Amino acid sequence: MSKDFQEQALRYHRDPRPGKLEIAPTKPLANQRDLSLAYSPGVGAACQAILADAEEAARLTARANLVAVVTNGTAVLGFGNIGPLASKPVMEGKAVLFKKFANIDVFDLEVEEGDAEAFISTVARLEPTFGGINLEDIKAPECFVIEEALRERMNIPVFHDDQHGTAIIVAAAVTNALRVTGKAIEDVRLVCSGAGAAALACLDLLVKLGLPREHITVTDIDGVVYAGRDKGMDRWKAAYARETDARTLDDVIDGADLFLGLSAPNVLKPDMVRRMADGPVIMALANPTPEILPEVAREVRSDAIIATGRSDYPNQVNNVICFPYIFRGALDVGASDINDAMKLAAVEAIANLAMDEPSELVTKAYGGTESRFGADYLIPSPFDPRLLVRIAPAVARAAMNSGIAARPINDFEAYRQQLIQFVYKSGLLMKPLFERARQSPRRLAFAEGEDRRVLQAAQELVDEGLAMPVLVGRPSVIESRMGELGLRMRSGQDVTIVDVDNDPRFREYHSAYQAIMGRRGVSPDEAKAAVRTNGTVIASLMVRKGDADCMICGSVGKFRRHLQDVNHVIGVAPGVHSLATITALILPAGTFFICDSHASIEPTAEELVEMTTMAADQVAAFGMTPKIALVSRSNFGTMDTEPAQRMREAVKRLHAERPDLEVDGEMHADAALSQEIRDAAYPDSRLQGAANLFIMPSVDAGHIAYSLLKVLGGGVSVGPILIGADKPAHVVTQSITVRGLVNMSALTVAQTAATAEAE
Ligand SMILES: NC(=O)C1=CN([C@@H]2O[C@H](COP(=O)(O)OP(=O)(O)OC[C@H]3O[C@@H](n4cnc5c(N)ncnc54)[C@H](OP(=O)(O)O)[C@@H]3O)[C@@H](O)[C@H]2O)C=CC1
Ligand SMILES: CC(=O)C(=O)O
Ligand SMILES: [Mg+2]
Repeated sequence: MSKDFQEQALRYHRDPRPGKLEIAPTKPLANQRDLSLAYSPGVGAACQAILADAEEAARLTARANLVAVVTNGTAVLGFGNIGPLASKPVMEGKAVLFKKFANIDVFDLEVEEGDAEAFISTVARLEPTFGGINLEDIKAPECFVIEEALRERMNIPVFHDDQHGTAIIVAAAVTNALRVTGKAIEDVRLVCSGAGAAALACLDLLVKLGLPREHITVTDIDGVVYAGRDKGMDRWKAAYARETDARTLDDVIDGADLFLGLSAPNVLKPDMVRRMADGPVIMALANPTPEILPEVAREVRSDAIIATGRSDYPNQVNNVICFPYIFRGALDVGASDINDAMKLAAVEAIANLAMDEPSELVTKAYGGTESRFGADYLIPSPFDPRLLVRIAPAVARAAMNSGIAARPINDFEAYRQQLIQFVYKSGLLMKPLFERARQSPRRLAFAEGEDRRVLQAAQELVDEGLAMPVLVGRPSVIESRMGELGLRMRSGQDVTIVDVDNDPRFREYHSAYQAIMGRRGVSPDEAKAAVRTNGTVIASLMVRKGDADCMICGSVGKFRRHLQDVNHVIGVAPGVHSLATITALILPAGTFFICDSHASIEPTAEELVEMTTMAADQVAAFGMTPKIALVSRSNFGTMDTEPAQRMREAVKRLHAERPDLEVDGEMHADAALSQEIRDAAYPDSRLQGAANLFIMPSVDAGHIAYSLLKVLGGGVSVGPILIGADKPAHVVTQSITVRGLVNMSALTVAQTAATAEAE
């Protein structure tokens, strides 16, 4: 970890308030009445209901969705026994991952207790509080005793993440690695470095999947685990002891098909890798430094399939791909345990998700080829939005089939839809676009390269490998602001500065601009001045001439002026009549899109049809199915105003021209959101459920709806996203934040990469 990254990590944890999570009420507490319902006397009714029927706790309290992440701090990541207090950032980290990926609430509990028995009785007493227990970073062999005893004593799922979360993801990755190499699990020879919590649980699960125990050789800090060894042995290790004279990892690695590392940094040497079997699989999973770095292994064996626990290499084998989702499935059916059937269901769901041909929507969202199954894509990325939707139902079903579900699910399709809703409610919307951008960063020109927010966003883009920023502005101003802001990117290496006062390409740009604008009342002198002073004109010309791949403007100055410049220089795509925008609003109630809040003043019926189809494509690019409502003051013909007629006409044309789209109108906005309200007015609508894309009759209506929702809804917005331009260009608004710029940049780069691939 570089010093700079360490500082960033500390700042992330410290500001704007210490730590990574808080507790938030889920019920109104605004007045006396709320208070008397929430607390005394109303709370008494809830207590008595639970007293009469314990199952009521799942309906009247947060218990059924509440997990304890419990540790004693004895095996924290690869740091070892650093104690409970120093482990708290990791436990808060697990808590926020539970929340973010699976909407599970967590209390992190760091317990000062080294004695296994005392720890067991402390945790066992917590059963009334929690729906599940996630044991974390407890060292072997105590972790085995602790988990076994708690599973026995408690009637809720108890799951040691480092054992089983790791085992599940390792088993999925091994299953798929063998699919790639064509080897059968019965023939695999495995050498394992590490004989702790994670390693032994992985081996147990691989044996359940068919790997012969006699094909496994385990090594630990004292070398090979052999029959008759005394030093550092316990009964769990002894289960893998081999009759052998070999004593070191170096002695046993020859001809191994699979190396599993869950131990310590750099224990696997290049010379050992050289002696492994053909097509060796190397899972070097110690965190944060693996048993061997992928580039070192690759140097000696080009035929190796390599995985690590880290996010900066392909094939991240990390238990984050498992624990949020296995608990989601278990909690949703009120499972009393997480048993083998549930673990195997999770293995299969993860392995198959990577194998699956991505759906059309997901391919669009990820932009094409990168998520194809193969040696560098054995398991899904931790940000794959499908993980929740695939793993949780598989686990829930397995719990039901094994008879340990107190609250079985009747309608799995409805459950799946509920999970999909959550994925798109949680801000996961941008994730596929970030992944896509990271895979093929492009030259992204910023028209306002001197703007402080642009500079901070550029630094983030460089740090994250999302884009190669091109900053239009005065180099001296940019450099001095970078210094003031403490930014580290280097001009000429990480970013390119286009000097507005002196760039050799401007002569050529000037003629190009004059040719475009000559008949629009712009004189040659005015054209020359524009190319020297107007960053949006310069950035647009760069994209048009291929000197940049895409652009963003608008952080300073009026939106319409920027839009006009982009319209003149870049123009509309073939067959498109006018530019429009779509804005995504990520609200607690879900993700919704508004079209058009910024560009198209009063679209004609023809423009509405065009906007709707382009907006539907953009929604699909986020991996969502567009469900479209043309909204109006009129509800299915109740009014005959001019805007109502335009919307009606557009719907008629859309039904004729694009029968594949789920679109209807004209309708009230509440009817668009509620099937019930819609059915009361017009039960035959083509729209089913709630709309997520709202086509507006005018920019006024669009902008008002957007700004009201943004403020009152407490959401974040992404956009405006320009649709219909001939090249990837976006005009942001003056109020944009650094985060907003980074989001728009990822979107622009992802769009550019996807377009280039399609061509
Ligand atoms: N990628 C992922 O998802 C996960 C990764 N891990 C990583 O796996 C590692 C182990 O974690 P965990 O099982 O929880 O911890 P444990 O403390 O339970 O086990 C550690 C094991 O590694 C062995 N070991 C330590 N140093 C060496 C060495 N130099 N050579 C060979 N073996 C060694 C220990 O040997 P001995 O028994 O002799 O003490 C012990 O068997 C950590 O780096 C952790 O970050 C863990 C969970 C998930
Ligand atoms: C990933 C994890 O749980 C660990 O390294 O301990
Ligand atoms: Mg852990």
